[in-house]
Formats: sequence, C-alpha cells, structure tokens
Amino acid sequence: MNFAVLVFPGSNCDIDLYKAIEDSIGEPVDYVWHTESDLSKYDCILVPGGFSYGDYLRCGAIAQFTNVMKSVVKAAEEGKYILGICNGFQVLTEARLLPGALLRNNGMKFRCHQTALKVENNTTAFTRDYAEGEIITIPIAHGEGNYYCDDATLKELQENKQIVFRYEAGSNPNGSLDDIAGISNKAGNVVGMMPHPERAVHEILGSADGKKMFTSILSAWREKHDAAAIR
Ligand SMILES: NC(=O)CC[C@H](N)C(=O)O
Repeated sequence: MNFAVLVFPGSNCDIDLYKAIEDSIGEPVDYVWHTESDLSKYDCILVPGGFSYGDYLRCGAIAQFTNVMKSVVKAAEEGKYILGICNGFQVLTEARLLPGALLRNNGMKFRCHQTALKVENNTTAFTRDYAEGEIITIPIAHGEGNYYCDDATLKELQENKQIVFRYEAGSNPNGSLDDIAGISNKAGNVVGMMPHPERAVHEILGSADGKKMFTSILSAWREKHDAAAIR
C-alpha cells in the first residue's frame, strides 16, 4: 500500500506522520510537495498538521488552491483514502471535502495537551481496529479547532454516522459543536480530525492509541484488494 504525506510551506507534522507510517505499519511512504499533481501511485493521502502558508487569511484557506489539493479532490472522488490531521482537517474543510469549518478555540488560547476521545464510528476505514465507544488518549495542539457547522449539516452528520470521534463528555477543549473531534464525508473515505494520532504511536510518547488508525487503514485496503483479486 502506498502512502503520500503532503507537504505545504509551513507544514510541521509531516515528518511525524511519515515516521508513524514507517514505525506502525512499515508500508512505503513518500513526501509529496504541494506543487505536484500526480497522485496516481498513492492509495492513501495524508494531509499533515502545521501552519500551511502561515495560517494567513484562515487556517487552510490558501492550501486549498494548490496543485496537489486539486488532485486530492479527484482522488477523493475516486474513493481513495484521505486523512487530514489538525491543519490537514482545516485544509479538507476549506477544500469542501468535509463539511463545516474550524473556528478559533473558545477562550482564544492555543491548546496543547492529551485529550480523551470516544470512538463514535468504528466502521470507517480509519477506525475499524477500534471498538465502538472505546476511549482513547490522543494529543491536541491547535488554536483553531472549534468545529462549527449549521444545524442542517449537524443533523446530517449525526444521522449518517459521520461523527467519527468526540471529545469525552466534559472535556471539550475548544468549544466544538456537539463535542466533535473528527468527522468523515458521506462516503466514509475522507476523514478529518483535530487530535494527532501520529503523535500517539508508542508508549514512550505518552500513548500508543493512535496506532490503530494506521493498522486500520492497511487492513481496510488489504481487504478491498484481496476481494478484487478473488473476483
Ligand atoms: N498542529 C496544527 O496543525 C495547528 C493547526 C492550526 N494552525 C491551528 O493552530 O489551529
């Protein structure tokens, strides 16, 4: 399985994400610079955290216009797996691959600490190795992670089981609507989340609970390919 880690000017979690893939599943992974447009080789595209284009205008607002993001939109339509983490989530909402927006944290502070997340949907390709309702420890590091959408969109997210992760009740760190920490698109192949699973892939980092996101995606891809090979 081939992974791409996108790199924009200002990305700063790209190396962590690359290493997380290497260390947790050992599959081939490349850095892909924002000027590239050929993503045909890749089965999964990872959009990392950081401060793309210095967070000018709004987080992710400029990154959405890059060559590589035009190809990410096509890849999403083809059903390829796409995961946006933190700034990556912000980029995916700006590119309209995911609904809603990420606003300034309530309290206006940059929050950087472990959070307790509840796995709300373990049927996505990125969460199938977790149990539904499992509480996992994953760190956050953001100033603009306050998820917001209108009432009709929230209803849709709830009804379609597009809410993938919630902050555990009473521990919402940023004011996100309905305690939302991560969502998927309707088809389930695009996921965005504010917490950083790539920073939680070994006990020495304080938690290894993020590792199952990467084992999940590999097993989902293998299952799809084995089924195609049998046909
Ligand atoms: N770690 C990150 O990706 C930070 C995201 C974004 N720049 C923010 O502060 O909200």
